[in-house]
Amino acid sequence: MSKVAIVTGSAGGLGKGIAERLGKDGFSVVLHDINEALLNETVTELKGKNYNVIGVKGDVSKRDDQFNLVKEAVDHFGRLDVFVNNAGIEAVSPFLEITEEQLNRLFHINVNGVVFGTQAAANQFIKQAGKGKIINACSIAGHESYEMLGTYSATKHAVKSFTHSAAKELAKHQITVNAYCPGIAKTKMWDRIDEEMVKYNDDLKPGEAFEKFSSAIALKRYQTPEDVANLVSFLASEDSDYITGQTILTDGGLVFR
Ligand SMILES: NC(=O)c1ccc[n+]([C@@H]2O[C@H](COP(=O)([O-])OP(=O)(O)OC[C@H]3O[C@@H](n4cnc5c(N)ncnc54)[C@H](O)[C@@H]3O)[C@@H](O)[C@H]2O)c1
Ligand SMILES: CC(=O)[C@H](C)O
Repeated sequence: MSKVAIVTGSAGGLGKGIAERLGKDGFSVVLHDINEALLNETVTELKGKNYNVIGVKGDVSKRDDQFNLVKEAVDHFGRLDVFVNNAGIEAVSPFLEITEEQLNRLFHINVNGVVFGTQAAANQFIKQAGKGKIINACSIAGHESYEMLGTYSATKHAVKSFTHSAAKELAKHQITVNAYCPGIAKTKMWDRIDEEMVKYNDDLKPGEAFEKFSSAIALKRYQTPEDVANLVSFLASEDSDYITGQTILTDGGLVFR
């Protein structure tokens, strides 16, 4: 029986790249997203490449949706081995303009989502007599706090903290909890960040915020979903069995820790 992985927010962007890579690694993969139309498209595309995948629609910020996601995975594939808490959203604004709505929205999805996903996956791993891997989307913004990305950076620092505490508590069940921390990847998320940054700075033209951030990368190229998936593939494999509670940077040399 092949191993089973869930990847949240995998209809597009980094999640889609991770789902495809885990499919290539031999996992049966449950794709999950709030965007049902895009999710169906991606599931059809990956099935067309002969990967063993299904799609489940849901919202990571809703605890019931996360438990339902794990149930659907187990009903369909019989077990669960890896849960990737990938879904996340961004917000761009000066610190003095951060609103209650922005704080609630970002924390609900980026932080509550990771907590609920971890709880749902860990409960299933424990039912299966332990062992399992939880892999969270952190960011360079979980190591540095960026101007205009204050709320987003705070949520990623919280992801780092929950990665540490969950790793400590779940180790007794042989469950590992780690996080990948990407740098600057050209997904829809960065298209939106770039667009918003232009609105707040008359000197910036479209594309320039992305270029400005990318120009500081030591390896001199922006990140692809495949770069991120390489790390997640390792964290999902037995080669990472002795690693837990780590938030690992994959950023081409941008933040040095
Ligand atoms: N793109 C980057 O440069 C970058 C850098 C560091 C970290 N990250 C992190 O990587 C993850 C993926 O980022 P991305 O660039 O692929 O983003 P993206 O916006 O391109 O894709 C995110 C996916 O998540 C889905 N999603 C959003 N809210 C959801 C919800 N409530 N429930 C379920 N699905 C939901 C979206 O529909 C979308 O398909 C995020 O957690 C992000 O913070 C991205
Ligand atoms: C979007 C993200 O996490 C970094 C700032 O690129």
